[in-house]
Amino acid sequence: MIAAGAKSMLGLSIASPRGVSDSNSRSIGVLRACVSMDGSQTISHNKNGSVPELKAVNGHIGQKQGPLSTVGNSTNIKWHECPVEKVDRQRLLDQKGCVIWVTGLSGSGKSTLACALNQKLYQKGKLCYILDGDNVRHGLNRDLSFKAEDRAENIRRVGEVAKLFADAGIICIASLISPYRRDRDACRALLPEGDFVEVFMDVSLEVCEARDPKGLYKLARAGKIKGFTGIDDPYEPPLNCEISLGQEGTGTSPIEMAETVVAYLEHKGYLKA
Ligand SMILES: Nc1ncnc2c1ncn2[C@@H]1O[C@H](COP(=O)(O)OS(=O)(=O)O)[C@@H](OP(=O)(O)O)[C@H]1O
Ligand SMILES: Nc1ncnc2c1ncn2[C@@H]1O[C@H](COP(=O)(O)OP(=O)(O)O)[C@@H](O)[C@H]1O
Repeated sequence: MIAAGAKSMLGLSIASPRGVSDSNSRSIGVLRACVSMDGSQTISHNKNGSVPELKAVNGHIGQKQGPLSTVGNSTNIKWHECPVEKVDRQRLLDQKGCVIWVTGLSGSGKSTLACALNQKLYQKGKLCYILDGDNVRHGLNRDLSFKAEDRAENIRRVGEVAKLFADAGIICIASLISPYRRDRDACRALLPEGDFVEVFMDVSLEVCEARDPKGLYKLARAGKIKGFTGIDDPYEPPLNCEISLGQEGTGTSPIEMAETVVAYLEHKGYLKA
């Protein structure tokens, strides 16, 4: 039986099943809770294995652990562990959380690939979320410009948010120009080995400029936008990305590109828990 205190910490308010006497093991809806004599608690899987285990941390659910830390300007902070972990969420979703980081010039097809990939994975029953540079700049990053340090902060924030999505068990597709190698590498370093998949839209400036769907290259060439990537601001292509798309001889339609990424994820085991 779950102790009243633990129940309230969990936000559980589940009536005891009728006809079940107190014991060390009790069914609660679909969950099976087991509490040992010392009060430490586990909840085991259903027979079909679909329900993640509830585990106690040092015998207490939601206990704060570890020493006080200073991180950046945040002093006296403490990491708060939760017994439901990434592995449990992944089991629930039958996939592995990761970050697909799509980089390339404006007009190279980042957003189009992100959407096609999202659709393909959705059709396979996989949960994705897109963090698109343009979109994130409408809210979270609306305070940032396109000067180098603001682009760096843009990438840092999106990298941190993407890490949270991956921790949630979600396949997070981050689609940003992210022109600086150092900023992309810093995002990679936030994640466990393998969980950051860098996808380079290897499409030439000439092709991007010819597409110019928003008319931005035209404005940049006319000097009406300053510091436009590829025109008067740098773009550093990846040196060791996991996937490079867009070269001649490879499938270059958005669907073919999305299929290449899906095949990679399948091969690396990200599409099952
Ligand atoms: N100066 C300059 N340089 C490049 N791009 C510019 C600029 N000003 C506005 N835009 C528009 O902003 C979109 C890119 O935003 P990002 O957040 O992806 O850029 S960055 O990663 O911070 O470099 C980019 O969208 P995409 O075309 O989808 O890449 C442009 O529409
Ligand atoms: N694989 C592709 N082949 C041909 N055209 C494409 C492809 N992907 C995108 N496009 C077109 O290129 C333009 C820019 O695509 P978009 O996804 O908005 O690029 P980005 O997000 O990198 O700025 C759009 O008009 C889009 O229809």
